[in-house]
Amino acid sequence: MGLLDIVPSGVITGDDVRKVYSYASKHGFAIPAINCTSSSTINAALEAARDVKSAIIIQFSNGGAAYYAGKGISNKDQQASILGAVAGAHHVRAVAKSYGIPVILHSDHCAKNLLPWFDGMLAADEEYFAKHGEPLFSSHMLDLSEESKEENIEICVRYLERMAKINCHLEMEIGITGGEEDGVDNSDVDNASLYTQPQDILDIYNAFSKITDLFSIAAAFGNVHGVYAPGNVKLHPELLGKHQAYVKEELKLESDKPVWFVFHGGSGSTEEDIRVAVSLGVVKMNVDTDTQWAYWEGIKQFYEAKKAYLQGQVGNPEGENKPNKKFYDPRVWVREAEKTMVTRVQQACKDLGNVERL
Ligand SMILES: O=C(CO)COP(=O)(O)O
Ligand SMILES: O=C[C@H](O)COP(=O)(O)O
Ligand SMILES: [Zn+2]
Ligand SMILES: [Zn+2]
Repeated sequence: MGLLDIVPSGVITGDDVRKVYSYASKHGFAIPAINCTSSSTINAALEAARDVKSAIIIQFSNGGAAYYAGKGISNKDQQASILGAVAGAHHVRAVAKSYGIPVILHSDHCAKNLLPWFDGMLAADEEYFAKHGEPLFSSHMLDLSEESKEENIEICVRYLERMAKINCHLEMEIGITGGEEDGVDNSDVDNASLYTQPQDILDIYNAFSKITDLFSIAAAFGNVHGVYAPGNVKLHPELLGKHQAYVKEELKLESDKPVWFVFHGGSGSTEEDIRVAVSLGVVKMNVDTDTQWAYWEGIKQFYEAKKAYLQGQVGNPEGENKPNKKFYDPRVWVREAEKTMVTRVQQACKDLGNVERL
């Protein structure tokens, strides 16, 4: 039995998301969530997952969504980020089924000052639900980790009540992800806030599970966005095991892994840290920086290999009147970027055990 025996291909929502995360947790694997900023990067992520025969998560950051809409559009009042997220979601919905894999459609970090972005996406979900009986997106992330725990939980609960009505999943963050996100530099936050405490997880679990089980927690265990010099990041994925045990014991639950965890800052992480995190209930791992690099690397390699064909429209080593159109056509060099991105997404799938799961 595999994923396609329990959910359909294409974008999945509600109970199907529940089934996929339960299945992943039970079978000890996780699904990569790839930050996408264009139809090209979305297609590369889908192609990669199809070819390793598993599911994928496509997500848009606030800036990524604005970029999708077009840098020429003003982002006043989050208009470009809302428009781009909706446009990207429709692109994913239009093509996902053709790849024959389950796809979770998600939006990334949303801090308090970006709540108008969240409101805009949620309005689009509600509108889509009224027509189709499901939300446009499978899930969204709220990142109120910079606020107090009480305020974080209170705002999340308010949104979760609204999201539960349309079967939309919520990912929340507690403890701070280091490095940079949405241009906010968290590289010098104090060390303790990079590691979430078991009581925080219990408080969230208690408050959220009264409303729905369609939620996941990005608990900080030293995670950092971006890739830095080796040894710079100290991950403690074993903390996730403490959280699971604490929730199980306090609430007298059957399951050893009652919580669905999300691993932020997947780029540059060791296979061993990823393996431990997944064994302790991580069902989703975000990857952005490494797939950005992979995309660029394809172009870099192409340029280096074909440099003499890329200096003018006409004239190359084969003759001064030879045309170079088939080298500078974006479909040629952007495709090279897609191919190297596909390889990196497949590496993430392998690290997470997300292969041959259909
Ligand atoms: O967590 C992420 C997006 O939310 C991705 O982090 P990286 O860029 O470190 O892979
Ligand atoms: O927050 C982390 C993600 O890598 C998003 O990055 P971004 O805001 O540069 O798109
Ligand atoms: Zn954060
Ligand atoms: Zn993140």
